[in-house]
Amino acid sequence: MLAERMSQGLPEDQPRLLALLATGAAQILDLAVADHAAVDLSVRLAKADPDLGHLAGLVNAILRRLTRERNAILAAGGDPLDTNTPDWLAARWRAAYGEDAARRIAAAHLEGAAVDLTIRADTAAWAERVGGVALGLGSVRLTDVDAPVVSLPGYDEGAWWVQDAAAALPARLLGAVSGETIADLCAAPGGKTAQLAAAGATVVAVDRSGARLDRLRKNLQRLGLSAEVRVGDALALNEDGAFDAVLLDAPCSATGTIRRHPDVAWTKTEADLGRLADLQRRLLDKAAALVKPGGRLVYCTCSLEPEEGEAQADAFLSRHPGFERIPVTANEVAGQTEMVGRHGDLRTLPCHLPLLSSGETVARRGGLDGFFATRLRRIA
Ligand SMILES: C[S@@+](CC[C@H](N)C(=O)[O-])C[C@H]1O[C@@H](n2cnc3c(N)ncnc32)[C@H](O)[C@@H]1O
Repeated sequence: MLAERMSQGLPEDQPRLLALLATGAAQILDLAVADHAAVDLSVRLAKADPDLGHLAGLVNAILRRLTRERNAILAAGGDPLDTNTPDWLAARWRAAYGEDAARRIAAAHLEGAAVDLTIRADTAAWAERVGGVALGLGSVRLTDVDAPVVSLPGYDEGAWWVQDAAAALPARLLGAVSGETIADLCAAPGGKTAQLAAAGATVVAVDRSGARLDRLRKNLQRLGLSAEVRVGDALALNEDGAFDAVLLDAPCSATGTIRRHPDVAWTKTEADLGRLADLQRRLLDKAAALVKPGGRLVYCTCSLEPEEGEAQADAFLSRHPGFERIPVTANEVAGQTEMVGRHGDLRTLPCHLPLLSSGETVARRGGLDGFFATRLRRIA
């Protein structure tokens, strides 16, 4: 779009010029910045840069042209799968989910994310108190996405915590956990640890990041919950068969969270996937060893990439004949069977759960984080 408006195209040897023009264009086309302020800022930045000073007039001309042509540019739009998605991700989502779903995923990324709460008890009553819609999935979606959550009723007393509705599903797949001892591997900042502790489990929360575990401790403290918190590499755990259940929320490409972290689409590369899939495989094998016979293992990632989800689960079952899948039922996803994938694994997409309402109350945003989860049982 910028290149089309420059007679000689974008100069390839001026990356800072491109960054400056792209920033100015985003302010003019997408953000609520006054035109004159956007143009003026970019021109001043160009003048202040010894390599770009002589191009300040060009910056001024191009950005002013954008302000004049804004309506035509926005009307021309284009499908976000073509205009707002790296080619390699668009190709993967087409292959994994089909053309239509890939387009809906890319469109959902432009909508932004809702704010969902996981409620400790009495979801319907809290939905009313905080001004939200009770999703059948067990979470409450706030109707006002801009509400400062710390000032909502129930924050100080720890009645709920912020957690995307999809992110809350994997821990629920463990079912009744009261009285069980559960290893939460890769636990920080602790949304799933809180769910398990609130449901009455004794939780061993392991993460290799001390800083993220500090957040987990603070979160649990506000909620009046406790867990045994361990800083360290989950791969080094040496307690084979000690746990009734293991939850492994493995590190991943996080392409399921692009609605809230748009940078993920542009900073991750295909090479990251191979490295992460290898770590996930090793963590899964460790998790399997920790589960006692008859116990359950839930593996999940906030990724849209099959290598980090479906393929990882299939490969695990080939390596571990002593485990079987326990398929997710329609009831567990409030009848939204589009969230149950091949073989009964959980597969949520950002385009699932479009706008919702309950009576008079309408949530301003639909959608979910993209999550994968498989539930396994150790049979031998
Ligand atoms: C997806 S996040 C976990 C989110 C968390 N389960 C929650 O619900 O709030 C992944 C976590 O894995 C941790 N991690 C990565 N590799 C690890 C390893 N080898 N052992 C333990 N933790 C690890 C990271 O520090 C990060 O906190």
